[in-house]
Amino acid sequence: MNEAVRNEAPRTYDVIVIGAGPVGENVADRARAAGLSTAIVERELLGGECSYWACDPSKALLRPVLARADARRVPGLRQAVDGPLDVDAVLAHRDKIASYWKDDSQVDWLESVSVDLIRGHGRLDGPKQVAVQTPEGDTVHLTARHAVALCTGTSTALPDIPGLGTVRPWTNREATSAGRVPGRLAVVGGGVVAVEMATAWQALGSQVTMLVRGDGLLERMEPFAGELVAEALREAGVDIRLKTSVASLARAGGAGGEVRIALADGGALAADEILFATGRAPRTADVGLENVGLTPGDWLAVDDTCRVTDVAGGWLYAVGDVSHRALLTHQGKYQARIAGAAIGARAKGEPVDDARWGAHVATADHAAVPQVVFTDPEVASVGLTTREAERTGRRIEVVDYDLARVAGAHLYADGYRGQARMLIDTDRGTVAGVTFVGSGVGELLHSATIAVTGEVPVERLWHAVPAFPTISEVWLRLLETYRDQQQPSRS
Ligand SMILES: Cc1cc2nc3c(=O)[nH]c(=O)nc-3n(C[C@H](O)[C@H](O)[C@H](O)COP(=O)(O)OP(=O)(O)OC[C@H]3O[C@@H](n4cnc5c(N)ncnc54)[C@H](O)[C@@H]3O)c2cc1C
Ligand SMILES: NC(=O)c1ccc[n+]([C@@H]2O[C@H](COP(=O)([O-])OP(=O)(O)OC[C@H]3O[C@@H](n4cnc5c(N)ncnc54)[C@H](O)[C@@H]3O)[C@@H](O)[C@H]2O)c1
Repeated sequence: MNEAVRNEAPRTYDVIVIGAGPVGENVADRARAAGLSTAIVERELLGGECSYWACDPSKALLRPVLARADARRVPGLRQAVDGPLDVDAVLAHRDKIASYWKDDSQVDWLESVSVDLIRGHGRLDGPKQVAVQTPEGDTVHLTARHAVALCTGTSTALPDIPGLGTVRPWTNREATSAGRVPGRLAVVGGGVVAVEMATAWQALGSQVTMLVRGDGLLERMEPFAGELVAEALREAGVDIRLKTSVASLARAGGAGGEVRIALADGGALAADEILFATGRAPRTADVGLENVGLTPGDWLAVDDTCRVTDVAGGWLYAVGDVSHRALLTHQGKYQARIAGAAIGARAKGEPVDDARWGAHVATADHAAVPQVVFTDPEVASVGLTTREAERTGRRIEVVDYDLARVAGAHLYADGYRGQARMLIDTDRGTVAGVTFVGSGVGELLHSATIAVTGEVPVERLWHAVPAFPTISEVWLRLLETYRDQQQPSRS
């Protein structure tokens, strides 16, 4: 509806959503679609972290890097893309993808779906009560008839390191919006943000040094993923230091000076900027959790309908990053569709379909969370990893295949490097997890997601014929490898 609800507007809604990131927007959309009057509260920009300081701008920075790397592996094309990236053009395109950090189009969309927007900082003020502190200094009090959904997302979790506050470290916000390429960039962390941003800024001209406390990259994924990404980052010129922790920080000579980094092993390093890519913290410190019996700063535990478990009355939902189920936009939006439908069903007294894979439960969060890491090579994974299968006691068989041996892969790129792993649940005869590493594998992932989510029997997968000569033929090779592992004498 309107840019800011005026004082005389009604203050009672069926549903109130706090936080208009991708997740909050989808909860509001689905609640409205269920026929419920809905308001959404946002203190910054509609679209949230994802649109302005995370997914969208980071992928805009990475796309030219990956396209150039791909082109350089195609004989006959290599010479045409020999030169450096046009940094100004890349940053200008990034700015456009981030909508120049303005949310006008999102406001228009919200209006088109008839959800009221209240600008300001929202806090729970008791059961079904929300108080919004507006930018003008007013407090708007709202009441929900049915539900309040907290969709306040996350911020960078900064470790407690002496001197950190004095060096103005980069977080995901600066790493995705900086208008200038630092000469030397130190990146702390070895997770997804760290590898993607190291890939982007190294290609844009920084000398990147990664300071990784563990003994590899992408530790939550199959080990070969981190190994292949590390190998390529090193070839691109990134200095990766494993088992390395930061002890203290200082910025020399005031604002414009270099960052001096003291390492725990006694070593030292200087950089122009330092990025902390050290995981996420929930934005729950100042949302009034104490007023409903919860602890400020905590992640919010929810059931599979996204309802907060520790609050009586079943009116409070937590959806997206803030619930810590899967810190990914697509998974948060999936939860939002589920939660919106569940809120609608409960409000109308209709049955809630909470059987496994039912319409009102986010079952995929447990079984099939897809993720693509946009590095060169890309990493695409869904479902279990070998380590998770071992931890949860699932009986699985591991099937590995060298992606470079697939015809489509060596047509795709000269010297293609990649790896595929499929986990077969041997009790059920279905695929429990898949990881692909290699150029262009991101677009392959949905086939795996469907196989895992659909619990497609391996026998039926033999009838899903991949087109020749595509990289998808890896599916056939994985099935053949699995068959040969079952019947070694007939191979
Ligand atoms: C660098 C980076 C790259 C990423 N890339 C990808 C990717 O490629 N693909 C992917 O799937 N995921 C990616 N992610 C993760 C993705 O950004 C998050 O999973 C997603 O943004 C979560 O959406 P959300 O709506 O839950 O939270 P957010 O996007 O954080 O939105 C929360 C909103 O709530 C608002 N808010 C908070 N508190 C209040 C309050 N008290 N009152 C009013 N409003 C409030 C905030 O201003 C914000 O607009 C990336 C993350 C990072 C850091
Ligand atoms: N393409 C994508 O899908 C994409 C891209 C970026 C981010 N994301 C999501 O955003 C979330 C956040 O990403 P992230 O990379 O910040 O988190 P992460 O959890 O993936 O990685 C955090 C890294 O920081 C390290 N670390 C944590 N605390 C530390 C400390 N005190 N000192 C040194 N190192 C420390 C960890 O060991 C790990 O290497 C992830 O869950 C990810 O799924 C997704």
